[in-house]
Amino acid sequence: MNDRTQNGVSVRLENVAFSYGEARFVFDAEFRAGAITAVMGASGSGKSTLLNLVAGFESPQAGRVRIGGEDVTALPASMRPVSMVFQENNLFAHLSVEANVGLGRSPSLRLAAQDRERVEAALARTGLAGKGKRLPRELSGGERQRVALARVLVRERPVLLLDEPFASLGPALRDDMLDLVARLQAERCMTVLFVTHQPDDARRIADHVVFIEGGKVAASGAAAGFFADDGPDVFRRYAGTNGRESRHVARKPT
Ligand SMILES: Nc1ncnc2c1ncn2[C@@H]1O[C@H](COP(=O)(O)OP(=O)(O)OP(=O)(O)O)[C@@H](O)[C@H]1O
Repeated sequence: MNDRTQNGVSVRLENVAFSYGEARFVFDAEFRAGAITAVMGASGSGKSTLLNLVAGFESPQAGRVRIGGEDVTALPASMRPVSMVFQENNLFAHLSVEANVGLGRSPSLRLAAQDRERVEAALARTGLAGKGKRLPRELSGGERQRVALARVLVRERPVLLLDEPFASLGPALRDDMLDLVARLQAERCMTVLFVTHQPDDARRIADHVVFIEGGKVAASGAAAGFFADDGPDVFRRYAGTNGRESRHVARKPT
């Protein structure tokens, strides 16, 4: 592990402008190095778009994306120091678990002995020891997301983007997975941007919260203050219209 990884790297969007037709976005935000930031906001507000701009799956029309101070705006996704896990379809259905993880070391799957050791270690670390020969369809939904996290580990990139990765899992399993993410993040000092609709998930693992509304950052701050009764109005309005789970959060002591 190099110094960069140990210290973490910041992620900065400097007046990043982008549009999908009528939907316009201007993001100006800094995500703390070596911390977990929950990215929250109503459906369609632009959370996935923000992650796609950091990952390099979309290119800004104006503004800069910096990772660890370095301008990565012109770098293709494959060159950015970033891994991403989506809600589903993270794995190749026809490849074994170990091959899916091995892709994180070598896209052509030409793996040296040391790479294979890293894959084995990552499978063990994510609770998948002994399951390397299986196909994704022979795993549970939670196990498939563990495979995606094992691949993140072998890639050894300092930034991890999580786009609602556990949204389709039940609450107990979701908590297990969140705790696993928190442990892996702490071990690697990764900078994590975590899109979630669940305030409880954000409270469980996030240090900071960035709230998106209408394609812009409408509020941001430390997680504890964010979910308190005197948190940002814009978040409280959102939470107030988002049902039981959010009201439950509002009642919790901070
Ligand atoms: N590939 C695309 N082409 C055209 N419009 C898009 C595309 N992707 C997203 N949009 C639009 O951009 C807006 C923001 O979408 P985005 O997926 O970033 O929102 P989100 O906050 O992640 O939503 P959700 O919580 O529902 O996942 C939406 O109006 C959406 O319809």
